[in-house]
Amino acid sequence: MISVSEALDLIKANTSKLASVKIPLKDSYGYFLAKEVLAPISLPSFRQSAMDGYAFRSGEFSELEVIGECKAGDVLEFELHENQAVRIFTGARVPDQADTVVIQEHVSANGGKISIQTMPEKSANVRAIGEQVQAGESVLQAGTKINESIIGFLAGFGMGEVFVIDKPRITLIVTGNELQEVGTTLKPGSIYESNAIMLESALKSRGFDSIQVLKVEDDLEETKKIIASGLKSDVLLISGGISVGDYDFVKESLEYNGVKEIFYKINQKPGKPLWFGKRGSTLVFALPGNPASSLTCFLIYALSALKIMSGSSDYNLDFQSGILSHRTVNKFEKTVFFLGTETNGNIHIYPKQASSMLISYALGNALVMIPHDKEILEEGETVQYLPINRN
Ligand SMILES: Nc1nc2c(c(=O)[nH]1)N[C@H]1C(S)=C(S)[C@@H](COP(=O)(O)OP(=O)(O)OC[C@H]3O[C@@H](n4cnc5c(N)ncnc54)[C@H](O)[C@@H]3O)O[C@H]1N2
Ligand code: MOO
Repeated sequence: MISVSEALDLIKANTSKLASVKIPLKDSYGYFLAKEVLAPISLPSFRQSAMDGYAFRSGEFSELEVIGECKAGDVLEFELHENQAVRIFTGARVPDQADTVVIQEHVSANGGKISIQTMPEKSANVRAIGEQVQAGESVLQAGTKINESIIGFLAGFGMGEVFVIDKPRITLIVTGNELQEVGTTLKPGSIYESNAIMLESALKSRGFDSIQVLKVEDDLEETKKIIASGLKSDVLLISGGISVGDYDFVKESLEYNGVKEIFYKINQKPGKPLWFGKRGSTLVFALPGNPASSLTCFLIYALSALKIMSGSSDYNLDFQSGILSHRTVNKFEKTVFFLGTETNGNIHIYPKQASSMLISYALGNALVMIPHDKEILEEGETVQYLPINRN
């Protein structure tokens, strides 16, 4: 069995960035820029008044005649002679002959004349062409994650579309005869299906919206067929049926469909029987069916691959250090992921830890990783944890 770090290394080595695509700017939140952005125009692209007031030529005396008006959106030129000014408003194009704007609070106006009480410096209150960005300037690097500020900034250039790294199309297959939809009456021997709904939410909350969910009973032929259809996606996630029981058909069906195994089984708990493989550029994660095992394998392994495919350079797990508030035992001789809470750097681990249970996942905010060779951990020891369920 391989270790956690060997599994992560194999996933990284077998995962590549997807192709670049042009998408509408309004839909680009959370994508990664595929190319450096060069400013297509200068910002501002014309001289703008920064204030409501009067535009004039610097060097004038303080008594000026107002010969016209410029509001935002107007394109007006005025022949400005000595002692003349133009009424102007914030955002309006400053007529070519004017170089300075005095704010109206510094002026007393009387009919068609103004008297400037506080003379501004030359160029005051005029936004120069390109003072934010010059046309052709490099403004954002390839690989930048698009957020709301970047969307606003790019909209300022009039860019309706943007080149990004595509996001993976994902198929999620859930296996098991015993699984019943939430909201139905539970039949004897059945359980409610929780992995699809959980993993779909985990994907969507991280911006992976292209998800097809398929369900299959424990039947070899049906499993082969549904996997064949799921392999059309960029990433196939399968829940359950990957262990060694007589009704676990996933491994055989993946092999039948020509998916090459890269690894099977990791020396960890929960999540030992994770299977990872590849056909063409499609990645396959066959996650163990136990709910805590499925979620752990998703968070530690599948998510790293999804981030790499989307163009993120920030795909390494964000482990933090915390201090154990009580003694803890790892009797498994495996890397163990325990659920707990982290408060001000102190870690409390919950008593109920099992692959089949989600209670501690639901209550916790930290996935604590205990190394395979660490049996006893004393109160006060430093442990590594992954923040979870934080937003
Ligand atoms: N003889 C052995 N048996 C098992 C081994 C082993 O090494 N030798 N490994 C155990 C470990 S560890 C795990 S983890 C599980 C993995 O089993 P599968 O991936 O084949 O999953 P299933 O058998 O289909 O289901 C396991 C468990 O989880 C429940 N389940 C499945 N899917 C869902 C779902 N969508 N929502 C909620 N619950 C689900 C299912 O009812 C089972 O209770 O194998 C061990 N066995
Ligand atoms: O590895 Mo399993 O996920 O421990 O129950």
